[in-house]
Amino acid sequence: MNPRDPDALIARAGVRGDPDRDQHFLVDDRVLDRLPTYLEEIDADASHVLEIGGGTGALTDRLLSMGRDAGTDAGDGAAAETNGGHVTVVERDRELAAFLREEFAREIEADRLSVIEGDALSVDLPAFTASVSNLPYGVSSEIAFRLLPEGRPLVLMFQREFAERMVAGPGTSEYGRLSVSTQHYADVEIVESVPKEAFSPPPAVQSAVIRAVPREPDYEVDDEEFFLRFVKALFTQRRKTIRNAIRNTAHISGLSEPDAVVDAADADVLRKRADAMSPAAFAELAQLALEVGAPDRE
Ligand SMILES: C[S@@+](CC[C@H](N)C(=O)[O-])C[C@H]1O[C@@H](n2cnc3c(N)ncnc32)[C@H](O)[C@@H]1O
Repeated sequence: MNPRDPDALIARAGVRGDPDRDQHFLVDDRVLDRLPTYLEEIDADASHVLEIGGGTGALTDRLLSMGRDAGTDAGDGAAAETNGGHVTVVERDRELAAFLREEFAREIEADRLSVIEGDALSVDLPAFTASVSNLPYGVSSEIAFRLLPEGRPLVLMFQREFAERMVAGPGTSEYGRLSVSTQHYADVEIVESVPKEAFSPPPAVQSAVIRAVPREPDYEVDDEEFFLRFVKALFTQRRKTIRNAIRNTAHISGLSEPDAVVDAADADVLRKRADAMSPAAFAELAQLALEVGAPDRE
């Protein structure tokens, strides 16, 4: 079966995307066609794909086609409904959620699609195996950090500048707390830059798609929550040496004994700035801080 036409979906839904509600619908068929392939390339388990922000369903439609064998559709759509994995779509906008339920009534009936109407930051998420989403940019960071700890492959669209910060390495101007926290959970790469014209209405900035492949980090942290809080604290003083940053940010990191950490740490590390520290170097320092710095445990 041919995929549903994105412009026709918008027309049938009778909506105009509202930028104030993070509604920028993908209308470029080539981008829509490519998004599922970024999961297929890594042989990800697509038996239950989660989509955050369904909109008018152009991407939902492509996700429903994943894993379907070509040529098994007898023409009445029956095979299409039994072949392939399950998709769950979360959509906050009541009108769009109602449209998705109507447009995809057959797929819902065949138990291939679930529509959850609600806020992706607070609804219970299903046990998904992977996610492909064109995220609402206003809450993309919060959603990413809801999904990343789940340890599933993710293909996510962000504002390009945000995506560049997620994938950045030490020593670059984009490298920061976002890079370390993201790469704590997964190997991440930008797989595609997407121009504004691919959306209706076009957003103010360029976009990019990242692929996150979950893995264990190549370092150990005993207290993940403290590690991430410590990294956040040190990057608030990214122009200062680590020595000063440890001392100046105890109110953020929760260290009761920041001077004890400075006394115990390696002199070479203390001379560095946060943006020159690899994630593994942060982890080693965080372990030391945990041992001698008496952090508050939340
Ligand atoms: C960028 S659009 C993507 C729509 C569609 N997936 C596409 O690619 O055309 C983001 C969608 O997320 C929805 N949305 C915004 N905030 C949301 C939230 N907090 N939880 C769930 N959906 C949200 C918007 O209504 C909108 O439909």
